[in-house]
Amino acid sequence: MTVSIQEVMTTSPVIPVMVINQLDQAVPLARALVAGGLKVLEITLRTPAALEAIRQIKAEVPGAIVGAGTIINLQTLDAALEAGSEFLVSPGVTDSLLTAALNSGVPILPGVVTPSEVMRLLDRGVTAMKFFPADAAGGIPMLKSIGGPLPQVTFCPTGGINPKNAHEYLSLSNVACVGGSWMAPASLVDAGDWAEITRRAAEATALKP
Ligand SMILES: O=C(O)C(=O)C[C@H](O)[C@H](O)COP(=O)(O)O
Repeated sequence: MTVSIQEVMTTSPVIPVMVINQLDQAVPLARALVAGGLKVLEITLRTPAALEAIRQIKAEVPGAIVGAGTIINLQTLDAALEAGSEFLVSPGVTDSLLTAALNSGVPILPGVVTPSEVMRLLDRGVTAMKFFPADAAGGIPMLKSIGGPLPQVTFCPTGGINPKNAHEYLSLSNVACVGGSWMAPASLVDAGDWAEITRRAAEATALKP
């Protein structure tokens, strides 16, 4: 089943950004997040286990919509597609990456910060973007400012989002969802504290303004 970028951005208010250090943590972690209501899961391609984690979660966790993050070039794009990723997220964007991603038919949230980057993507027909690194790049005031001249763009701010500021980000008219790692930090994953991860996921699910 193919998902749309709208489904990726609106199924849950928060997209958990997952770093899988050990493959055997992938499925229990995904189950814990889905149990808390977070169905759209981004697995970052930062670790050797990431691609197999995507395959296993897709096969074993019903209800999960599994995407790949940290897509930085054609190699990572091809690997993510080969693993069956249902959506793609990139920290920034290059022409070759965007062309290949758009041709693949798998939805992508390309990363941007500045109005010029936003305008280049608009020229390619893209209106859904990741705003990264959100807090470091100007956060809420920056998103409000971009929304003035460029209100047709919908963002998923990621980077420095936490339970304290997530609600304010989500209340912006040009923000559909936020991304973040706070539901599944390495400390909880390594401790196998799935109950606490489910609790944090449920709290994140309830954030919708
Ligand atoms: O790996 C990628 O592709 C990224 O773009 C980085 C992640 O989105 C951020 O690392 C999440 O940020 P935190 O919630 O502050 O941990």
